Amino acid sequence: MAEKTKVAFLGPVASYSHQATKLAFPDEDNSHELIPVRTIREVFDTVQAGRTEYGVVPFENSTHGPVSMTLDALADRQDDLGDVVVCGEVYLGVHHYLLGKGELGDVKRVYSHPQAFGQTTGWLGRNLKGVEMVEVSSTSRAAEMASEDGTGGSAAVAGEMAGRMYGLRVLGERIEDREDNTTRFFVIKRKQGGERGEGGKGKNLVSFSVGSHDEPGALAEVLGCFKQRGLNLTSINSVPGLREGMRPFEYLFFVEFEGKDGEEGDGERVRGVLEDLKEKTRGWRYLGGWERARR
Ligand SMILES: O=C(O)C(=O)Cc1ccccc1
Repeated sequence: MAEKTKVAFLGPVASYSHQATKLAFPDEDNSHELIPVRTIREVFDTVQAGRTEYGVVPFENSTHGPVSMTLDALADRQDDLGDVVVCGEVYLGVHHYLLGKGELGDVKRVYSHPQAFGQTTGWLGRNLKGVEMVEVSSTSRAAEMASEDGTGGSAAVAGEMAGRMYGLRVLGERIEDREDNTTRFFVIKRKQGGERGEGGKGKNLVSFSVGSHDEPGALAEVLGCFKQRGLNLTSINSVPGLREGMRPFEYLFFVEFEGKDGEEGDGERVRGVLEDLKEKTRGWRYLGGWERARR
């Protein structure tokens, strides 16, 4: 039998990342092996080391915004993830549940991923005011921890699937702040060479830092290059740079933009803007190009 394609995701099984991974790698012919790891950083490390061909990580949520652990990994501050690029995206509608072993009134502690807490602030504020909220590595890990507490005092904010997997009762259903709550995940892989500067296949991601903080318009000038070349931006984020040579409060920027190779003039525009980045930034990196997915 042919070797299976391995894909790492934030586990344990039944996390939202697991669901997104199954969407991105549907297993009709049993050709994928999905491998749970403990943290988002570990998904990146696993792909960089070549232990799996692909990884799936949450990037941004429609209610709570960017996923900081993913941006931290993409910032690659220790320069040890230089071969990882984004090669795909997948959207997942996310409905949260409060899951436990006892009754709602028994809950003294709630476990979840910080993103899930951020997407359920309304319901938690109304129903569990003053209760301790404990951040853990994933929602499925939260469900597992709630299931391990024999007293019934622990609950988790997680998906329905995690509740079934760990034998928990539903104490609150569809508790997300917004019904249209959606997370966009990135598929990552090891770069094969050639991606850099070749332009993307629909969307592209770059990171860069700008020079002086004392000159007005350093960032505006870089963003202006995308505008001048008619390239639409689809996301913009920033994190403290903390890279070699960067001072406190100097930021690393992430810009995602549309541009598709092969289409009339587009590949050239993408290549052109990467040339602009070379010239106008203090440092930059091409973090991948991929086919856009529909929401
Ligand atoms: O913890 C999980 O299940 C994840 O995959 C991260 C996450 C958390 C909340 C919404 C979407 C993804």
